[in-house]
Amino acid sequence: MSYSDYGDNDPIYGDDLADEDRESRPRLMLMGLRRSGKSSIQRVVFHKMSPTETLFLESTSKINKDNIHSFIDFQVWDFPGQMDFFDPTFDTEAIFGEVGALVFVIDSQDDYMEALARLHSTVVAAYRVNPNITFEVFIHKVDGLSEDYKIDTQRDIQQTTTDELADAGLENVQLAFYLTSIYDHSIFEAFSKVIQKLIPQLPTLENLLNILCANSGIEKAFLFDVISKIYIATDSSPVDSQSYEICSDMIDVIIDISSIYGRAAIGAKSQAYLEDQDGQEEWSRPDIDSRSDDREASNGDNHSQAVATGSRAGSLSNLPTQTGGNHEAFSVIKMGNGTVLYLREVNKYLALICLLRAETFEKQGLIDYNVHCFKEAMDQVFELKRAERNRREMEANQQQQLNGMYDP
Ligand SMILES: Nc1nc2c(ncn2[C@@H]2O[C@H](COP(=O)(O)OP(=O)(O)OP(=O)(O)O)[C@@H](O)[C@H]2O)c(=O)[nH]1
Repeated sequence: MSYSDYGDNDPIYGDDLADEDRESRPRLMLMGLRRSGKSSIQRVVFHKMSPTETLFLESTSKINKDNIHSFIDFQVWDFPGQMDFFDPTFDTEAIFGEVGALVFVIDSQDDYMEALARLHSTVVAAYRVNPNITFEVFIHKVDGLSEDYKIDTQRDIQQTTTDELADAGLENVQLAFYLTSIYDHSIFEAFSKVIQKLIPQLPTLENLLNILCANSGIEKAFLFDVISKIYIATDSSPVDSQSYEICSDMIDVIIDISSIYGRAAIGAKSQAYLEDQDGQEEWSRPDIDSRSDDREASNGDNHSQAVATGSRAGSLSNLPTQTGGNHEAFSVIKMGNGTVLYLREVNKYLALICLLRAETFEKQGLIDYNVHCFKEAMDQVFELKRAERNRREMEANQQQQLNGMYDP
């Protein structure tokens, strides 16, 4: 299942606005030397390919454009490794002119000197055309490296790149560096940070999450894009990878349960208890309480589709919207260490996942109410965006009419 399977019916912008969005959607480019792992990253993050399947990917021979229909619509362009910017047929103006983010992938298991030279020439060429691009460097395939070696490699790559750019008079170019691998959560976490920079409403979303956490005793809250497991915003307390990983795993658990038990399970309250014994995490008693109001309508096509296309194909998203759009799916997981994971669907793309103490969760009514207010505030943020678009459209139409007036 690809992102494109989300369909075009955008719950936030509405159909028209979603279409309009698509024309101006941000572009994200994946560049780097051959076999550095660009296509693998794109397939694993956006198409749910399992990492081992990427071993059989063929080399990319032309630019592969992937339209991602999600909370924000954007395009991912996967470039062939052998692309030559100095080739006269390579139109740098057209390619870099509208880019939001440029992700440069470096294979850390290989000798990376050639990759650094290519990174330098790419940044110089792209920055000259479009100084607003954000440059993101993925030091990739770190699964094969020891912890010490990872840190040393990152330091070396970072130092060499910034020194060379400074020598070229480009000391103001901002580059962010990430250690990534498709074999763990690091690639999703890195992509989350890249995508967040493309979301204009990010400060507002962060602020809303801060208010929610402060008023509900929540320790950490993530707003997840359900299918990609990219988090598009979090509150401003520091993100530790473990919190991200456990929240991201919760999405898998809920989707897998929904594939087994069908829509009733996902439209309803589900509870599971995670026992942590001898350092071993183990799922026990996944007790699905199927008391959803839309249970009657819940045994339809979606379930069979989810089962037919594999467990990963199920999503929180399209289920409740099919039954009146009440977006009420939620789930609670209590862990042996006294932490509670609380998931609530925000709309067909997004889910809010919070980490909190079991004592705090005793006031579940308060938390439910605050989350409800949070969802309403989110709707308002995007309603404002829609109003602003309408206003701009109306002004443009008026201007067009004025331009067409007869001037004697
Ligand atoms: N160990 C490890 N291998 C990876 C990782 N990511 C990708 N690979 C492997 O790297 C190889 C090349 O990956 P591709 O995605 O085809 O590389 P590419 O950059 O798209 O290559 P071109 O299309 O030739 O430009 C594949 O065998 C992948 O399985 C990773 O995180 N860790």
